[in-house]
Parts: sequence; C-alpha cells; structure tokens
Amino acid sequence: MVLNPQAGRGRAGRLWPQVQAELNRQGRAWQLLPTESPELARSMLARLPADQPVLAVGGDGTASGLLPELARSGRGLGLVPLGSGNDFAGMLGLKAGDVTGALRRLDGPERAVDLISCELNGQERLLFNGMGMGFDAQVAELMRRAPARLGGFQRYLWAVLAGLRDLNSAPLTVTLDGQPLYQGRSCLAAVMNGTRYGGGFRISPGSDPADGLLNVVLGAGLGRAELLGVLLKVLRASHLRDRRVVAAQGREVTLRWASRMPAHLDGELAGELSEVRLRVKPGALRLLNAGSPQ
Ligand SMILES: Nc1ncnc2c1ncn2[C@@H]1O[C@H](COP(=O)(O)OP(=O)(O)OP(=O)(O)O)[C@@H](O)[C@H]1O
Repeated sequence: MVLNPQAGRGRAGRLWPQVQAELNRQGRAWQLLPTESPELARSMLARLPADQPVLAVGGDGTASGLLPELARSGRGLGLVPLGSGNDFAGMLGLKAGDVTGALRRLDGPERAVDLISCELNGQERLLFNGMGMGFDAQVAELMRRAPARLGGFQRYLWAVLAGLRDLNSAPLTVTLDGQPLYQGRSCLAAVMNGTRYGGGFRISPGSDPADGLLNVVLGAGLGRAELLGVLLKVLRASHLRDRRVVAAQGREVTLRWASRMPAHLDGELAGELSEVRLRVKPGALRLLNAGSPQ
C-alpha cells in the first residue's frame, strides 16, 4: 500500500482506517510503505519482488508518481481513489471514496492499459491520464487558489472562469506521427490517454486507454467568448464536433509553441514549456481493479 494522506485535501488520510479495516475484512495480506514522496515510494517499491502488487491510496497524482517503477518492473497497480479529481480512476468506473468497491474489484480480471512517455528536457516522464498545455494548465494552477469550500468539479468550474479572464494564446505547430496536424494560434492543447481531467471534465470522450493510441485535442484560434462556448460543449461532450476544435489520434505527437506555455502532466503542474514530444507505450501498465471503461 502506498498511502498519500494529503490526497483529496486530507480525505485519504481520514479514510485510511476504513481502508485498513476493509483490507482485513476481505482477508488480504498487506503492508503499508511509509512513503512521504513519490520518489521515496518508487525506491521502496523497487526493493520488493515485482510479483507483489501495489495499491495507490490517494488521487491520480499518487498513482502517477509510481509509474516509472511499475513500467520497469511490470508490477500490477490497484487504485483506491481518495483524491480530489480521481479522473483516471473515475473513467475506469471506480467511484471516489468507495473503498469497499475498489478493493473488491481486485478479484476481477486485470487489464493492460497504455502509458504516455513524455520527453522533457531530455528526461522521460510517464503519464497514465494525459497532459495539457495553455489554458488547461492555467486552470490547474488556479484550482489551487479556489475557495476551500468548493469540492472537485466546482473547483474546476471556478478555475475555468478565472482562467478565461487571463486567456493567453500563442502560435502552435503540432506534428502527429511525422505528419503536420495543425499550425496556427491556440490557447490549449491536450494529449490524452484517459477521457477526462479536472474532476470530471470530459475533454477527450473518444479516448480508450487500451487502444495503443494517444488522443490530441486542440483549441484552434479561440478567443474568450469562443472558448467559453466550446467549454460549455465539453460539459455535453459535444465539443469534438465544433470546427474550432482539432481532434486526432496517433502514436507520437510533438507540440511546438512559439512562446513558453504552462503545462500539467497527469494534473501536476510542470512549469512553462515550449516543446514537448509524447509517445504512446501500448499496454505498459497492468491495472488490477480497472474493470471496463465507462
Ligand atoms: N506517496 C506519496 N506520499 C506523499 N505525497 C505524495 C505521494 N505521491 C504523490 N504525492 C504528492 O501529493 C500530491 C497530491 O496527491 P494526489 O494528486 O494523489 O491527490 P489530489 O491532487 O487530491 O488528487 P487528484 O490528482 O486525483 O486530483 C501530488 O501532487 C504529489 O506531489
């Protein structure tokens, strides 16, 4: 077990006694790794036999932090979604806070899903859900400043409205599988393995995390009013039919911005970047309680 007590603004820590009780009730042998950071979690895991699975108790960030070790060792991962957004887990049909359900599904069939390999300053970073640049990342940053009383999706909406105020766009060139996909101004670009981010925002409803493909979604030349219109369509998952939204699938994508843009990787802020290359790693992650996507 890798527990991140801070996940979900403390929810994972608060519900940990319930997780322990449920593990014992279901008669599972387990041990808690006393991790304080993703780095520590990875190095502690690496010392355990690869046939011992790990459960990530927290949000998407807790699980995402384990990916380099899991991809290297082939160790299986189970998700106990107690974070704020839980977007990857939610896409897989795991309900946030449903400890019993998440642990019961460990008895179901495991499932191999793709990972995204992201090259940043010569270093590889692995993602399971996806990355966003521009408006997406601005929103992820603003979410930290959202009023504490707001829950998951409300926080996201608050941040979206705040982000529209300071909308920034820049010339972007996108290459997909070696072919030009887009050249022009853009205020947002997402490269997704999962369908949603931001606590339920279905930016890429056509994504299948096990299809061996990445999904690219771009906002082409959108101003504030047009972006707001497209975002409202995202709520109904009808934005991909809008001609100002570019959507495509492929195995490898490069984004080149004319100026540095904020980025998030699996929902974690990654600073400002001007060029990112992403490749799919088909079936690189063994998920133990994934069921089928919803
Ligand atoms: N094993 C760990 N122990 C302590 N802290 C961790 C660990 N893994 C990740 N973290 C840190 O905790 C932060 C929050 O974790 P996480 O993303 O799981 O929760 P969340 O943000 O509430 O949920 P979500 O990502 O689903 O919105 C991460 O951004 C990361 O910096």
